[in-house]
Amino acid sequence: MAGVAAEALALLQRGDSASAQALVEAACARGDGDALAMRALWRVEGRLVPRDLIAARADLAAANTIGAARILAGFLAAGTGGKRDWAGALAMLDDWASRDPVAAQQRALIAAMAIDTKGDPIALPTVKPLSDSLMILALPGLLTAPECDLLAALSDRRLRPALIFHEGQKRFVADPIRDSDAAGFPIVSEWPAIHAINRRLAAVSGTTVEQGETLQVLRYRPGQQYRPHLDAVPGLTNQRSLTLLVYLNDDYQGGETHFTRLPLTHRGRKGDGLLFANTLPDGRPDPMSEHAGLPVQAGLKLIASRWIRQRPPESPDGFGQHEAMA
Ligand SMILES: O=C(O)CCC(=O)C(=O)O
Ligand SMILES: [Fe+2]
Repeated sequence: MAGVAAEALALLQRGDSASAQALVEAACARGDGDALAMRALWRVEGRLVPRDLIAARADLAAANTIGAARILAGFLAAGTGGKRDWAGALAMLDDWASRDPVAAQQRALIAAMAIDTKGDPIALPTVKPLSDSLMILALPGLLTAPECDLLAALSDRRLRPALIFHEGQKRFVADPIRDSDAAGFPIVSEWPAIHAINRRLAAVSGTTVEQGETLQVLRYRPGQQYRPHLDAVPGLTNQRSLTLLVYLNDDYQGGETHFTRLPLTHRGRKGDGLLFANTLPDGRPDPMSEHAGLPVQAGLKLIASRWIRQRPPESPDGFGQHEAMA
C-alpha cells in the first residue's frame, strides 16, 4: 500500500482520525483508487463513518483497483449493497483474470462447479446419517480438493487466535474454549468462489445462504483443540440451529470431532462435510449436541465451520458481529 492510504493509516495509528478522514475524502474527490477502496472499507465497518453498504459498493466500483475489484465481485455475487448479479460477478472475474491471479483462480474453480446461472448447486452429495439420537450427517465430497485449498490459501495470511463476540462488551475477546487460530470470510472477503461455496453449504443443509454466519476457517496446531461446547447460545432468539463443518485437509493425527454424549468420534477426509443439529424442536440448545475438536497430535488440522441460524438476520448489519476488517 502506498500514497494516501498508507498516510491515512499512519494518521489513524497516531489517533488522528479527523486528519485521516480529511485526507481520504480529498483523495476520493480526485478519484484516487486506493482512497476510494479505503473509504469503502470504512463504510462497511461503520466505525469512522456510518455503515453504508450501498455507498461502499459505489466506492468499490469507482476505485478500480485489484483489491477493490475482488471485494466488488463478492458484493455482486452475494447481493451486498445492491442487487445480486451473479453473471456480473463472473464477468468481473473474467475481466480481472489477466491482472489478478486470485480472480483467475476463482474463475477456474467456479467453471468446474456444477451450478446454475444464479450460482446455485445443481448436484449435492449423498447424505449419510451417523447417529440415531441426534441429526448428524456425513456429507462426503462436499468440497473439491482445489476448493479446500483455496479456502486454506485465502485464510492463511489472516489466521489469528480465535476470538468470540462478547455480547455484553460488544467486542471480540479471546476465546477460552478454543485455542485454534481462526480466519473469517465476512462480506468483504466473501468473494464469488467463497459465495458459491456458501450457497452449496446452504443448499445441502436445507437453509438459505442468509441464515449462515460468517464462514470461518480454523487451524489447529499440535496440542490445540476446541474444548467441549455447544454451538447454540442460551438466550439467542434466532438460534444457531445447525453447524456445518468441512474438513479441509486430512494429513494430521488426532483432531477428531467428538460428540461427548454420544458414541461418535468422526474425522472426514479432505472435502467431506459434517452437518449436525444444535437445538431441540422448541429452539433451545440441545445438550446432546455437545462436541469438541480433540487435540491435534501431529500435523496441522484445517477445518471450515459455518454456524447456521433459524432465520436470516432481521437487521442489515447481519448477526451483529461486525466484520473484522482482516
Ligand atoms: O474442529 C472441530 O472438529 C470442531 C469445530 C467446532 O466445533 C465448531 O466450529 O463449532
Ligand atoms: Fe462447535
